[in-house]
Amino acid sequence: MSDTVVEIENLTKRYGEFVALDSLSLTLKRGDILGFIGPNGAGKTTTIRILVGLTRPTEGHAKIAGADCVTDARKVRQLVGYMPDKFGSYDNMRVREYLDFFGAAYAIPRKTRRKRVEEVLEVTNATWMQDRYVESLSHGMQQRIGIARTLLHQPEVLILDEPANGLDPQARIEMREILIRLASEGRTLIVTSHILPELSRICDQVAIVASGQLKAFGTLKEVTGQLTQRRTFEIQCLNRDQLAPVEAIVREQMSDEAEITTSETEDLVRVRTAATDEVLSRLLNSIVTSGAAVSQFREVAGDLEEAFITATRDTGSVSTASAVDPPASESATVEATS
Ligand SMILES: Nc1ncnc2c1ncn2[C@@H]1O[C@H](COP(=O)(O)OP(=O)(O)OP(=O)(O)O)[C@@H](O)[C@H]1O
Repeated sequence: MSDTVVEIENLTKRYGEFVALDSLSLTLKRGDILGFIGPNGAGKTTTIRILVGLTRPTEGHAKIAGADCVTDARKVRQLVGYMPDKFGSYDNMRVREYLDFFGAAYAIPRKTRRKRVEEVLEVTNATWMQDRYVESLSHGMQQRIGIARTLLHQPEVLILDEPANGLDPQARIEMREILIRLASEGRTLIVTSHILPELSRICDQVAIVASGQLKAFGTLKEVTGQLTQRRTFEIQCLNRDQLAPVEAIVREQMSDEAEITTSETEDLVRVRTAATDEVLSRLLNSIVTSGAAVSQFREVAGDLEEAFITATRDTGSVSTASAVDPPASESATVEATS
């Protein structure tokens, strides 16, 4: 059986003369978590609406587990669970009743529905909420019930619109754990978010869209590696007294292109630079031989925010990602627009 679960090929949507989606192509495998990002009006919702059978593409096609989103829309609805960014209003409904209601809408027989509701509550760590009224739940709790709802009919693909939006740090961690668990069980996830650092912690694939076009697609490492010419390093000092001497050495050794900032609250010096490993090795050596007490010299993982800014800068012009000149060996695609 093919490992490809989501297959999007030359997907195009025009509203009259306006092109909302322009030849978008990408594939996802079972268990992938795709971070689907783009500025407002980029075409994310349009893509999602096509995937869940709510909008017809003008050209191209999209398939979920081999089922065409237009000609096989009924099957696709069984294969996809979609959580929109708005929860809706469900007055006087307890969580259990709410899930039972949606289970019935998915034609899950009454006999199995109860067990299924228990299962989805368990997967989303929400069993304790089952007797609470939906509208009495906090936003974070409602988000979890929203995910539980999308899982009722055991879909292979989950599409989650801004699941971390408005969540406090603790709720975000829980949400992250739930999403990673769902993917590890073999579901494919498409997650939109404007909270890029959060997204970069869970997604293994990233697609950046702007003006209806796919600007970059690949693993997080590939996309950030291609779009960010500079890397970020942090020099962790043992205490605040070490900050000034370490910063002085960094300023002395690095060229003007380096962006150097000192964080007194974190006791670290941060350097954003395009310097080679040789230059960085010399810097590290200088810091150590100066006797400064540093505990770590570390590279910060791929910066999705910077990649996003680069990919969507001058949206619609040729200058975007083509200026980056991706290495031929990389499998990520970075597309220029004309
Ligand atoms: N029914 C429609 N008729 C005309 N234009 C539309 C229609 N639906 C969407 N559009 C346009 O298509 C473009 C893409 O919209 P879409 O909603 O897909 O963007 P998005 O990436 O989801 O944005 P956001 O992050 O703001 O939700 C926008 O310019 C939007 O105005």
